[in-house]
Amino acid sequence: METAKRYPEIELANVGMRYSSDASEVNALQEISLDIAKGEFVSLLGPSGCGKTTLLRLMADLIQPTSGSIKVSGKSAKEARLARKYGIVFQNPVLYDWRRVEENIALPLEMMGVKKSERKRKVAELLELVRLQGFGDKYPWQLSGGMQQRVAIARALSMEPEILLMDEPFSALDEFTRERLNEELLSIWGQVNNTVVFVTHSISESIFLSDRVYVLSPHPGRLSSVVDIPLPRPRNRETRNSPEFFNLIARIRGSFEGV
Ligand SMILES: Nc1ncnc2c1ncn2[C@@H]1O[C@H](COP(=O)(O)OP(=O)(O)OP(=O)(O)O)[C@@H](O)[C@H]1O
Repeated sequence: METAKRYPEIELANVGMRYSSDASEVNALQEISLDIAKGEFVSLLGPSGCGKTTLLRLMADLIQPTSGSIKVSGKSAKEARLARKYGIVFQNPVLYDWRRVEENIALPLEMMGVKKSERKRKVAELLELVRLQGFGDKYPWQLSGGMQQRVAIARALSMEPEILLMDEPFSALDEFTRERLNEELLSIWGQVNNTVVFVTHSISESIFLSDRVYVLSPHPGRLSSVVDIPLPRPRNRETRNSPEFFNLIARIRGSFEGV
């Protein structure tokens, strides 16, 4: 298990990203180097504009870096994308209102030509995984924001991606729902065992979820520190109330001073 955990799944070496247009040029990221091992849960944490989303989009091969290299399981990010290694969850669930929950979840399977009986089986499994049994025949607008985001997570997991990329998935939710979904996400991750890269600007959320937190600072976006989170798992409410949790919050908050 330990060996599997150490296998480098995502490797970034000196990655830089400049957005250029006729009118302006933004140096969004500079000299980002990091390694994420297979099966790890890591967060990208930082204030608005420090390049977190850019970094996630680079890993997903939705955009390409202006310098440096990105490898996923030893291959290019493009090859990883074409091999459907990624599942992506965005800040807004991006569900189709005219499709029932089960049809939203099944969409990637449908697009891949998976046959109906298999789709049905898989969707039932996913509904159970995100604890939405009994809601498959509802429409997205009949669900709460937290439930909609769980549908988006189920859809992202439908193709069994090795890597789950999540861009502030819970930031639009109230704190109670967010904390509950944090625990549910860890339970899902415990069952699925994939690699998760999670973008957030919440210090406590990043600590609660992650094995390691990459702290970014803005203008240009750089890695300002890397903090290992040795809190035991499973994590729950007690974790949030532990002195170790508060110490980590203080430590990461300290790393933002002067930013
Ligand atoms: N398509 C784009 N064209 C030009 N500049 C961009 C583009 N996308 C992002 N930027 C700029 O790059 C920088 C990093 O943006 P990015 O969205 O990656 O940051 P972020 O940390 O995810 O911010 P937030 O937390 O507000 O979502 C910002 O200065 C932003 O204005």
